[in-house]
Amino acid sequence: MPQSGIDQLADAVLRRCGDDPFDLAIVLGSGLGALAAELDQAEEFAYGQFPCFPEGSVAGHAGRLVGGTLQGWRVLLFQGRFHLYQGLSARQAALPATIAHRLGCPRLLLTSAVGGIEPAYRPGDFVYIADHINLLGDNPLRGVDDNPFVDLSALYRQDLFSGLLTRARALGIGLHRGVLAAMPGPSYETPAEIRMLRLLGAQVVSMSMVPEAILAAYLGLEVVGLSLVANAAAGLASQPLNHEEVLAVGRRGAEQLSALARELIRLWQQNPV
Ligand SMILES: O=P(O)(O)O[C@@H]1C[C@H](O)[C@@H](CO)O1
Ligand code: HPA
Repeated sequence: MPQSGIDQLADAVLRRCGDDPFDLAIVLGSGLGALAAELDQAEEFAYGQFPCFPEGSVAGHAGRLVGGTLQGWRVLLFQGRFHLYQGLSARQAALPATIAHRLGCPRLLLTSAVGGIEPAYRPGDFVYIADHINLLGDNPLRGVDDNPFVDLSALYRQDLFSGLLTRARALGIGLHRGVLAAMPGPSYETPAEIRMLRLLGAQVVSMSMVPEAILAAYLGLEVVGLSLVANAAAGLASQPLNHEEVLAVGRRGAEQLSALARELIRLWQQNPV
């Protein structure tokens, strides 16, 4: 999956972090950047210094790649992701998956801030992604010549959920499992769209994750999706939706995300495929 400049970034990462393969890549969603501070032996790479990263950033995304260790695993952490509403294709938005694969990561943890469609999901709760509905109007495999017909029937690894739920309950963290609908944004949805998504079987809605997940599956990475409900979706919220509130809920949830990510790593280590 060639993309100009990726070799330059990979060389820099391997030079400073050592050339053993990474165990896990993590993409942090809006407001969820704090996990980066938990990495040991952290080396930081500003996106702006490497031409493979698209220009421009979204508030709440620091625009930094951090390599380090977490619970004994070599982790590559993307503090900032790319969205179609920035004017990018799904392939461009999936860049973290391309980079993770280039650096030898066999696993990808995708996180995001989402709107809750299911009324029982409260802002501050987490959702383990069961499956997705891609309404982005694009697919990262568009234009791929080499066998693009990838099977997505088991895209998001599910067997780690019950262990994570046990830990979440012990910590008093709300954790659900649900289907994510991906909308292109950047406007939030209308109440009619949210009613439609509910009828389609979605419990949460986002503007991201799906491009990275599909490309990662194509490249053979295991994928887990973990989202933070930042707001009740349009028509269900008592106040207008806004990105500042999404970021504020993200910052409040960051500590819980760290606890869940650590437990996920532990479960992943104990349950190799
Ligand atoms: O990067 P994520 O998907 O976490 O960010 C969500 C989707 C939009 O970028 C933004 C809307 O507030 O938050
Ligand atoms: N809709 C889409 N994406 C989101 C939302 C939402 O309500 N909240 C956070 N990301």
